[in-house]
Amino acid sequence: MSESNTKSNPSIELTTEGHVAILTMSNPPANTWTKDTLIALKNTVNKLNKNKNIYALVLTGEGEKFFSAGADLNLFAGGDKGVAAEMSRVFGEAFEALSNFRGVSVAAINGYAMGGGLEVALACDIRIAEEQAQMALPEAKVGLLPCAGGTQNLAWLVGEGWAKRMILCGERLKADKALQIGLIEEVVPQGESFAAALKLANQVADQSPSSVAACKTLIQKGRHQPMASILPLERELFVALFDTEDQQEGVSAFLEKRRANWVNG
Ligand SMILES: C/C=C/C(=O)SCCNC(=O)CCNC(=O)[C@H](O)C(C)(C)COP(=O)(O)OP(=O)(O)OC[C@H]1O[C@@H](n2cnc3c(N)ncnc32)[C@H](O)[C@@H]1OP(=O)(O)O
Repeated sequence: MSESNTKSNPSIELTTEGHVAILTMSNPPANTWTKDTLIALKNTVNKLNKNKNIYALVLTGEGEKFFSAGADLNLFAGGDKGVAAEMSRVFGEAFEALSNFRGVSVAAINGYAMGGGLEVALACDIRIAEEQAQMALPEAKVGLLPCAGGTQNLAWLVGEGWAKRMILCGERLKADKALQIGLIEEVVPQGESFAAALKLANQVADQSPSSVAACKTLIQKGRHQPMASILPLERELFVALFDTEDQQEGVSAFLEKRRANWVNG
């Protein structure tokens, strides 16, 4: 059961279970993004990064129908460029904070994940979707474009061809197709994404948080830098782990045939 339950903002609920933080996008009816919810997400993730007891997070949507339908389109009805600039800035800051979360982030896609609602899942490390969930980046249908990392993250994950089908042709995918193309890593029955995501997030607690953070940095940097610059960094971070208590603890625990007690540092 939850160890704590604080509302960091009316639209992003934070609870914790052991070493896992649970973030619920809660903005009925479609869990859409507003400036306030995006700022709340950024602040919540930044706060979690400072909490040494948190190793993983699960992100899900309130209710049964929507993970998130993306930006609240009411905000763009006035054609205001200032609003567009402000929203793209807060989208970028929030999802960048999520990408840079020190631990492992798992999206439990419990329904529609559309536009910025799919982009937030793309900013997570792992995606688990329910069989009835549908995913799309339909921004072009409403005269917009995915400005929260979607054009890059989707193409990176599924390749340019499928990214173009989804973004340029507006193709909406069901969970089984999303699994087939590598957009998500697992499909589960309706109502089971949260439990599956929590189970995976709990597995992270068996891993050294210091190792996880270093490995995530390497994998993410590898997207943007040539292997020739990442391989020296891989060796550097391997050696740097020997400055952490977690390294000592991990090897000692193995040799002493006991469970490791990580300190996250
Ligand atoms: C950088 C980021 C940019 C963006 O994210 S742009 C936004 C991209 N997202 C979209 O374009 C998705 C828009 N929504 C839809 O296409 C549909 O929804 C669905 C296909 C996901 C589901 O359709 P159905 O089952 O018919 O539900 P419903 O009646 O459309 O939605 C329930 C209520 O939710 C509101 N709603 C849904 N999405 C949004 C949204 N993105 N912004 C504002 N409101 C939204 C609706 O209007 C409605 O409300 P009411 O019950 O009052 O009629």
